[in-house]
Amino acid sequence: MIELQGLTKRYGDKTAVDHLTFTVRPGVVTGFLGPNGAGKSTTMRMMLDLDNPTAGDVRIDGKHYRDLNEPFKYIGALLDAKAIHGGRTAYNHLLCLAQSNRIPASRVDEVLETVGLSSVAKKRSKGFSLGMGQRLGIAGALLGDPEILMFDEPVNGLDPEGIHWIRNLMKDLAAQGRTVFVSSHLMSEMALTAEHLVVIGQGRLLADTSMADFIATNSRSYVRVRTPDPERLRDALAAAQIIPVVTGDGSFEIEGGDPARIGELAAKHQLTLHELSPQRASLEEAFMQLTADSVEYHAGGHLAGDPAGAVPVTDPAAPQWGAGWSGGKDSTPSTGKES
Ligand SMILES: Nc1ncnc2c1ncn2[C@@H]1O[C@H](COP(=O)(O)OP(=O)(O)OP(=O)(O)O)[C@@H](O)[C@H]1O
Repeated sequence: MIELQGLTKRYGDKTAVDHLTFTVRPGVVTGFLGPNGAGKSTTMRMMLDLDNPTAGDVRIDGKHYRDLNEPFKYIGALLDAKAIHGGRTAYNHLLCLAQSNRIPASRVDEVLETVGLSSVAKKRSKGFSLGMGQRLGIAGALLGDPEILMFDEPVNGLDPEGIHWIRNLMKDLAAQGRTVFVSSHLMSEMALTAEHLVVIGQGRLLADTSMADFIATNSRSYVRVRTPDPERLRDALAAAQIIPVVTGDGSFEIEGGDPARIGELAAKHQLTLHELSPQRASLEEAFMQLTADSVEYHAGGHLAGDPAGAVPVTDPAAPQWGAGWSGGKDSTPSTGKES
């Protein structure tokens, strides 16, 4: 378990992390979500005692990180600290970590196997692809067999196979009863991975909720209807106590409507329909709406609240890999724990 109490970090005038209080519990993947610059990495660094808080406190299983006897055995992390020595082989990199943390060398082969790098164990990591580097960083995090794991944007820049692998690994680790805390700036990724969500914007806590509640609250569903005879459709709907919202392009949106019922109603009144489609606002859109006021740098165009941003219903979680994957940071892998 990780407990944050009033955690705050200021850099001069800039408040990067602003009185964060929340708890990361074991047995589930907790997603740590926020737009670029929200303070995720800074928070994670303070959790690992790599940065000093200006105020507040982080406890790992009730203790400060610095008071943990063998921290590697409590908490493993994949951060963004570019600290892997590229001249070392994967095996030697992990062996150095193991030796400096009093972990048996036999564990190196185990974690290489877990992350699928056994066949390249004797290769220097500077020749590794981004995905292999991420796997090596994750192997480092797993080395001490810790109960708590922390991953900062672990899927950034990975191909679909790598993303799928990391997602399943995180879920498996949580299913083993471990505490898994993973940051992302993409709601669509979290929707597929996390059971619990902590959302921050400009360092402040915006939401601390189960994924199921977030979906229930934010995935507005409605039916879009278009007809060449809107007056008659409106009357027919009104007679059935259905009040549509008329949009700018003349189509109707019926909040929580049942497409079958609306289609049958139209047929009964011999009304021609040009569209009858169930829609669901995407979770990505809900996230953007939640954080709209706290995004540091806006691109042109609208951020949220625009019905045009809704997506047709295919999958409630609306995974949109590739779309919008912007890789906001250099993902050079590291455990961030090398001395
Ligand atoms: N060493 C530093 N000195 C000054 N400002 C900093 C420092 N580190 C971070 N910041 C600022 O603190 C804020 C939070 O940064 P942080 O990297 O924690 O955000 P993030 O949520 O991890 O974002 P990203 O997804 O872009 O990495 C940003 O405005 C950043 O510019």
